[in-house]
Amino acid sequence: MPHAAAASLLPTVRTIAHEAGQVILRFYNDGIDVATKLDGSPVTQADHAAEAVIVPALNHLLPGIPVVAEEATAAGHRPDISGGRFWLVDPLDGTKEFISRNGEFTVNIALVEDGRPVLGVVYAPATGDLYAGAGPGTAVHWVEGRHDYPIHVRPRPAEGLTVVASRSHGSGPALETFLAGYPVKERITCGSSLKFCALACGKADLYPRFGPTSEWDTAAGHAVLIAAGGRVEQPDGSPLVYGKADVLNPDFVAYGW
Ligand SMILES: Nc1ncnc2c1ncn2[C@@H]1O[C@H](COP(=O)(O)O)[C@@H](OP(=O)(O)O)[C@H]1O
Ligand SMILES: [Mg+2]
Repeated sequence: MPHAAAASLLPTVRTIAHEAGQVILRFYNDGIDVATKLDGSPVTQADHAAEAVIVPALNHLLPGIPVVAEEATAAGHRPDISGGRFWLVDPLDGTKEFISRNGEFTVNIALVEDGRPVLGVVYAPATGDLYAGAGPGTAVHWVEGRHDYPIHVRPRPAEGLTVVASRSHGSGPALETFLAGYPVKERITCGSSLKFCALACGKADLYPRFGPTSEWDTAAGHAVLIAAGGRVEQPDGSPLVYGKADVLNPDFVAYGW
């Protein structure tokens, strides 16, 4: 799919993410019912309700293109993605942030083609921030009630890098070994895929992730970062690709330059 074709889907995908976010906010404002997934991670009714908004809407937008979504996968449903084009959906990334009520949770929708994320929308309903992109030069930041603002990564700062890391999941010694090779000015923490958006907005420079994530955690933020001029690679420089059988990512590093 040419960049222009992916970009033409963006307005609808943004609307879908926004609608899912409003559903999540109802749960957020009314109280949270926490259950436990098979893997022991917390899940809420909000995850399920948001996914129930997103999946049928994507099926309607692109009939026949499979949707790999977090809650359906957890329930054992895995569509056939051998066609090379599929959606990756995390209806509520940053469940721990949702439960701790710090606002750093997001709705994530990405379109993958031949292993690469070609479109991404990341929406943080509690703050009203939405990030979207579909190909180089198309990244925007929208805040509830405002216009779109084009966003771009910043040049690598001479005075040292701002590194962004998970608020809830530590990366351990591998992260420290990696960072020893860089001039680090400051470290900030942030929940969910908003770390990619911090790079895409030019607020941070480096997001190394040495620890488990699933493909739906990263694909939308990855697409936004590419659209803003950044990149995501494995630590050895090979690309981070999507469509792996176990839906799990290897370690990766997101760069804002
Ligand atoms: N042991 C593990 N296995 C798989 N994914 C994990 C994990 N520990 C954390 N994650 C992923 O990290 C995401 C949160 O990232 P962060 O800490 O950067 O906010 C979680 O998303 P969910 O909150 O959607 O479950 C989860 O998918
Ligand atoms: Mg997630």
